[in-house]
Amino acid sequence: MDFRNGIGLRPLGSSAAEFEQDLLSNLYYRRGTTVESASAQDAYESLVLTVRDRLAERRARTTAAHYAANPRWVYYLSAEYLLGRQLEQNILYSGTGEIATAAMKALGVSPEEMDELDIEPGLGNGGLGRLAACLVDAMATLDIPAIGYGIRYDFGIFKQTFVDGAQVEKPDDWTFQGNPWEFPAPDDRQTVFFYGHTTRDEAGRTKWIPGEIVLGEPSHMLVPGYGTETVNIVRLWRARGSESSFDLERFSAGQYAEAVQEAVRAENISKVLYPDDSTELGRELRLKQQYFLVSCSLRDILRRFRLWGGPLTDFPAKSVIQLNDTHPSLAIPELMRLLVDEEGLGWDEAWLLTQRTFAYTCHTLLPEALETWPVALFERLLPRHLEIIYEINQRLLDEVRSRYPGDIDRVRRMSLIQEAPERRVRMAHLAVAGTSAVNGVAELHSQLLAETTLHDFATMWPGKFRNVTNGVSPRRFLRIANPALSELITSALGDSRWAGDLDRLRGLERFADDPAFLRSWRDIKRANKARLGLGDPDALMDVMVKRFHEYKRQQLKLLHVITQYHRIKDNPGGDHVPRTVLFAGKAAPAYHAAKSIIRLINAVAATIEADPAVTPYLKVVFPPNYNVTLGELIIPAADLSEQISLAGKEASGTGNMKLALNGALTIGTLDGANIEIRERVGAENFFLFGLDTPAATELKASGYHPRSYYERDPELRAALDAIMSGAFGGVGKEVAESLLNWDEYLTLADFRAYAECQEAVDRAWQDQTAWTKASLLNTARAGYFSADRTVSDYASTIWHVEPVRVTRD
Ligand SMILES: [N-]=[N+]=N[C@]1([C@H](N)O)O[C@H](CO)[C@@H](O)[C@H](O)[C@H]1O
Repeated sequence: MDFRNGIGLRPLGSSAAEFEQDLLSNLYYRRGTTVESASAQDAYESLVLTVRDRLAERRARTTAAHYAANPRWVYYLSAEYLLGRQLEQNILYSGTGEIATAAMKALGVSPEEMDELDIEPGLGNGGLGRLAACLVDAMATLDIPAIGYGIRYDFGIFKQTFVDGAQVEKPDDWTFQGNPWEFPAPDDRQTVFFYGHTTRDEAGRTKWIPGEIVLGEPSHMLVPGYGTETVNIVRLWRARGSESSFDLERFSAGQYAEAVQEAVRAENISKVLYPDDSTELGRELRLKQQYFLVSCSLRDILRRFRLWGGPLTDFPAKSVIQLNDTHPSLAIPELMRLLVDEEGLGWDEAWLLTQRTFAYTCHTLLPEALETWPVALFERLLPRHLEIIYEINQRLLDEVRSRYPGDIDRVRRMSLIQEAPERRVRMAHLAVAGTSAVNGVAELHSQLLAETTLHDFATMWPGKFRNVTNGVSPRRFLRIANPALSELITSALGDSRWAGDLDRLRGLERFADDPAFLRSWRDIKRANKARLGLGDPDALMDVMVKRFHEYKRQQLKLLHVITQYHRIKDNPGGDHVPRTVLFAGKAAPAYHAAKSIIRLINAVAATIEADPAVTPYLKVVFPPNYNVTLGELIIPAADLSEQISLAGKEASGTGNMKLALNGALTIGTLDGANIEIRERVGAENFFLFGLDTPAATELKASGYHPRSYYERDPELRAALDAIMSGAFGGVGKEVAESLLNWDEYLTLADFRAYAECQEAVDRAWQDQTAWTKASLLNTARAGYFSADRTVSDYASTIWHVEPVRVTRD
């Protein structure tokens, strides 16, 4: 395949007529139907192919440019990608908005109808998965040659439904109708080994004799850049049985299940996404998924490297591999295995190449989220990798011993192997040892990583540790999600360059005291609330959207809602600020405490909804199945953004950035990226409350007695007593008891400060001009939280890569 002379194909037309012609030809020749008999699905898929072809054309030119430049590539390894719906984005990025709308009209279908048919690949749990999607979008927008590698799960994050207010999970068969956006590439399949044992040949070289062989088949989706010609890809691997995995003999003998057993076993590896966010489940299949991802991806990366034919010593110069958390950290011993066992390099040389190739992003501080795997499982599943991990550990601890003679406690703390109560491999330690850069995802998080979780490593290798604060795609979360506000911003700034250069939003500051502009700003927010249709658009829309976890403290928000309910009941004619409180988010299926909170929220919502004395002032809504698409509808409608995690627990948060970018004011703690949001939008445009990290640590260390807060705070007592008395449909007692007896995340300790801060919110809301000004300033000063800034930070401080421009012809 000669990349040099591009494609030599007649370029696709950019006129409405040419687009319509291509749409019709896709309908006739690729869908095999006619305009008269076409279904909406036919129209949708033909439209997708017509848009996709225009991006594929740019992809071909991108490939040619990258081949010619022979650059250093960024390979982003992530077990999760929350890409969201593709149609509206790809129409925007291909600049086909007008001609596509005209063609749809001609075909008699509406953009909304087509969007409804557009699937959302739910291949992720929450922030980490969406961050991966925002970053690959920004890499393409900044013309950085990059590939995102992931797993093509057959079933994505479960669909959330409510039965009697309780979360019930339904499987997410996202490709039931097929996925017209992907390009299967079975010819690039890779072979993956599992189980078995190792042997040494006479040259002392190690050979892995596998017990199971699985095939990895890739398909890729296009990742176009915004306002540029670059089109990168995400390549997702699907597990398949080998050609001989179907046992015809058994089938002929009527043993149908046995006949397909091996194939099913193989396919199970990429069957479903593990639905846990910020907690590890430690299932064997999960470790198989992780190794499957890294083995397929590294072989594909080496295959690509060989296309240029440089010596292996050039590998790090041509490839930087970013590990999105520890989920793909097996890539480190896997590259060592490929370099030492298959390529015959010496250990030291291979280790240097490996360290120079990899970088690791840590996304959490929660001990229960830091992955560790039983040594016994490694012995069975990945025997060669355990040997390599032992060797890495040996050499690491030799260095520790030489740097800190006699400090056996440090040796025990830093070892890649946890010895007791069970021998387990510490994946975060492996990730730190095997990389040249380790970063946290917000300043406080990176600081706490170096001061606590990874302190010994930060002391020994200070140069490795840095911060890269998260960011979000301004295209998806403002330009696409909030078209009305985007138009107002474009008209104010004179052009739409802000979408590719978000610091330009600063230009909005000059409208902060412009009554007419503020009115337009406020009207758009109101219209977005009306569009959402979940409450009175004139009420304050108070939004808490994120995965359910006790450290995020949805329970604190709920205690305050119950307090508001009591205040309204106690003073029905009072001057209460009407509020719609919107909760949304999923809980991991096995996370019972989080599911109890969900059930109690729905019970409280039902109680309030049934009380006419309260409904004029307070409404609680909980739309099910929160995902990227629902986020794009809710975020533009938010007035108040709830970021109330216990300080020191939320690594960064990214919903906080999306909400501030859309003009919501944040009520929050000094946690994660809240701190940087407050610094940039101005403390006066942020509602701060609660313990900071040192105070929280101090309170816990000095002995925290949640019940004492209950006893001395009448409103808090009333709220907890109401729950325990069964006032809300008799549910939630376990939530109240856990808070009174345990309250790991200091919910009761922060309650009063939170309630007082919410009173400040009510007072501020009553001055709509001042509120709208603060809302505008949040947007104007949110430029820093663009994923483009995040990627340029990674590119300049960790990846050391240069953009490669792709020309139009
Ligand atoms: N796993 N994980 N970590 C998280 C999120 N839960 O996905 O990563 C996100 C992306 O870095 C962070 O914003 C968030 O604080 C953190 O908890």
